[in-house]
Amino acid sequence: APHRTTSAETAAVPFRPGQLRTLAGLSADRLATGDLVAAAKWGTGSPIDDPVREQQVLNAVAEQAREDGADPAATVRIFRDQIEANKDVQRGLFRRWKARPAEAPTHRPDLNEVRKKINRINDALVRSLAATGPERAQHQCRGAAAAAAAQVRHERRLDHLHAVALTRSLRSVCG
Ligand SMILES: O=C(O)C(=O)C[C@]1(C(=O)O)C=C[C@@H](O)C=C1
Repeated sequence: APHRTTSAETAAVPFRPGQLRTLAGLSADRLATGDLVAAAKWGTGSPIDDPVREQQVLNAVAEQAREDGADPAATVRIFRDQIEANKDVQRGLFRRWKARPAEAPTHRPDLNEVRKKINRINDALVRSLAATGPERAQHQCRGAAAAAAAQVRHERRLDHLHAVALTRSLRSVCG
């Protein structure tokens, strides 16, 4: 029988760059909490690294991924990057505040309150990972993710520290 081209063979999977833009925006929201966490820890002797809290975050997002229909293993991999990027921001700020004490925060946020905010952003991020599943598997992902990060950097006037961390936070989103 003659081969007929079916629509399934020719129809391109639609690629929605706005979905990755949302994801990059949420990553930037999460990174902005690094400033609050750093201010909460500055001058208290509390270490930037808290492996117990990290494991709680990873367990919670894996569970949330199962509920939302995102791949739990990929979600955990992406959140490891989110956490590393958050620590890069905190370390960068600590360096800055040591070098220029006048720039150090004068108000200390409550770390538990900041973590509640992080939890809410984590939920939104997992939903966004579920929503971007198709985009993240497509070959356009890398270019679109880089463009989304550049757009967020520009719109939010991110400094170098936060811009580099944003790229770091998105390292594993494609593929
Ligand atoms: O909650 C903290 O103490 C943070 O520093 C935030 C965060 C995170 O990104 O979720 C980052 C580093 C810590 O090791 C634990 C968690």
